Amino acid sequence: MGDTCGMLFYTPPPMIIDGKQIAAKVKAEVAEGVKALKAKGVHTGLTVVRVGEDPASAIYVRGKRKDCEEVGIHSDEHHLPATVTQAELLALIAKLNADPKVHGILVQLPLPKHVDERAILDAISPAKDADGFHPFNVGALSIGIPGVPRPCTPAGVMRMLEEAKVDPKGKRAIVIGRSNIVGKPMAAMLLEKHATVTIAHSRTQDLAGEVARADIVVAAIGKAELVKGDWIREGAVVIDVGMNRLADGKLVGDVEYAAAARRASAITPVPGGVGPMTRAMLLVNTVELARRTLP
Ligand SMILES: Nc1nc(=O)c2c([nH]1)NC[C@@H]1CN(c3ccc(C(=O)N[C@@H](CCC(=O)O)C(=O)O)cc3)C=[N+]21
Repeated sequence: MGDTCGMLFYTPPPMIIDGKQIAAKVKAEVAEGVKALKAKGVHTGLTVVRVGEDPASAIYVRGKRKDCEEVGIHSDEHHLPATVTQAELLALIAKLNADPKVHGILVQLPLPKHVDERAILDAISPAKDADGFHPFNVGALSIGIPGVPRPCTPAGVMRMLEEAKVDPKGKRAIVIGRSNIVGKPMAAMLLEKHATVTIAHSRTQDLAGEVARADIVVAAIGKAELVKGDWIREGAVVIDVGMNRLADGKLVGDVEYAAAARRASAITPVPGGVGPMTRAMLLVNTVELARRTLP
């Protein structure tokens, strides 16, 4: 221990927020909920609609159905050809909306270009909206109506913060990315927990400077390692929503992980971070939608 000077600036390694582990805990809770409903005669069911032959969608949907099986949720899949018309899709959704065995509906995105994605998502009954993407549920989040489904990725991030004992109250949080499925609902949820929230995006003037002020950084841009480790404030909590497949097949996040981990107090890995939590929260939404059908 000769280098006492170095020790003055020693920072402990960060807590790795393990998404797989927290997802396992969430799934055990869901399994309990599913069982309790079954005892009351309600068999929780999720229906996934998949369109076309996108290989990634096929893999994701298979994963979601396996998750359902693990927690006792009945899952169905409607696989339609890429040539399906908008009217046919809307007719299927109307049928699922009317089917009492279907508690949650998920239309796997992206949809083929000739289909109006917004019109499809709007057609899903808000009471069966497993993704929390319907405008009614988006509005409910925005004005704080409780008991409605919330977008799975930001809901998963909030659960990760809770498990890591990170209270956003009064902290500076920055959300990088402003998508309807992650960035905007993420900002709303952090605000609800009393963070001071900044939303940064591709036109933000000084991203490095904005990130450097933040106690909580949520990166949801979709560009491999765009957030540099040396932007991270000493002791900040870093949540990496990104999943970018490199040419060599490696999966990396939106944050330069190793360099960020040298400054962060807690950080999520990719893979094994937010991804598994997104999947787990879909199960939470589904069982909650089923519970809401009880008298
Ligand atoms: N209506 C709809 N809802 C969605 O929630 C939705 C969607 N459409 N379309 C596609 C995206 C993508 N998505 C993922 C969630 C978790 C992982 C996941 O668990 N990833 C693993 C890594 C898997 C790997 O190695 O490739 C992880 O991060 O550890 C991946 C992808 C949900 N999506």
